[in-house]
Amino acid sequence: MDMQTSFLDRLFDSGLLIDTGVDGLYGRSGQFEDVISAFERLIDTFGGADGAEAIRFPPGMNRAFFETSGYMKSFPQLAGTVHSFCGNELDHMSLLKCMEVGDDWTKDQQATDIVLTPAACYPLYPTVAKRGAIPENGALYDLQSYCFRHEPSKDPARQQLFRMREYVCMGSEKHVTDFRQSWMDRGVEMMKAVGLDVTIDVANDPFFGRAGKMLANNQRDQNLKFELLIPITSVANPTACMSFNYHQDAFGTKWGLNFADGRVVHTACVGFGLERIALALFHTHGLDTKEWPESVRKALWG
Ligand SMILES: Nc1ncnc2c1ncn2[C@@H]1O[C@H](COP(=O)(O)OP(=O)(O)OP(=O)(O)O)[C@@H](O)[C@H]1O
Ligand SMILES: [Zn+2]
Repeated sequence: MDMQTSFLDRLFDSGLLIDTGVDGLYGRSGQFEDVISAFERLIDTFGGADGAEAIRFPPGMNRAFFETSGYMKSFPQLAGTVHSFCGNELDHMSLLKCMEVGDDWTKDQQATDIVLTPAACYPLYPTVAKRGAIPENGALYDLQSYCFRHEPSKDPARQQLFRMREYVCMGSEKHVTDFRQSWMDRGVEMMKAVGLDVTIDVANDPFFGRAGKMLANNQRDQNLKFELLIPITSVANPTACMSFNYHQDAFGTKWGLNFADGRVVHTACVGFGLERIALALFHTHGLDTKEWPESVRKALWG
């Protein structure tokens, strides 16, 4: 049995994660959720004084905005769309017949106006663009959402529905790159406070296909994405638990995010993978929070 499977089994056995029969789709126990809540409060203590505007979107977003985002160009393999039955009574009868005989009943489902959110910040850009100009001294947002990615796996750190806490910064190049650097420093400090071993490294997104390879190389060469890595299922291949992304003016241009005089804003976002951080804590300190080192418990629960 490989390392990933055995950690997942231990999580199931302890009840921290609850098997649903689908890889990457799990229930969470009260104890697991307590860790996520405590870690989010720790995030608040580090970021709270920055004056970010808190916004919570549900885990589905406007399909039109999703289309504009270009997600299907870069990550078609990860997207999840919401489809529904939109037929009449006759269609309903053939649907039930289809299910009864074990045929594919999903092929007549119609696309709705909703797509599952792939990253917490996706619904934000069109929302902010609609409000008008960005102030000269920038804008800062605090987001959290369940996100969907179609990447079924036995690795408990790679789920299909997981939560991302994000800060998103808009403003001048200097403003948003300073923001990103300050969160890289804070990320290291926070993880140290909860007894986790971290490294930071340059990274790239899993862009689809042969053309995607070029996008990935470009992202890497320009240092547009960094990740904070913590060993969960492997010491040799630690898991990305935070990411620090600088989009240059790409999102500003795409969404029409401008200063009052028309200059396009730059954007950056910092994401915490909340399940991965909880899993790193359980992996490092054991499956029972009562047994965790006193300093770690103090950092999380005071
Ligand atoms: N499938 C997943 N399950 C759990 N957490 C995830 C998953 N994908 C991403 N995350 C978390 O969300 C954060 C922000 O997402 P981001 O798009 O930067 O991830 P990513 O670079 O695609 O991750 P990976 O390279 O591991 O697939 C990641 O740093 C990670 O902590
Ligand atoms: Zn983001």
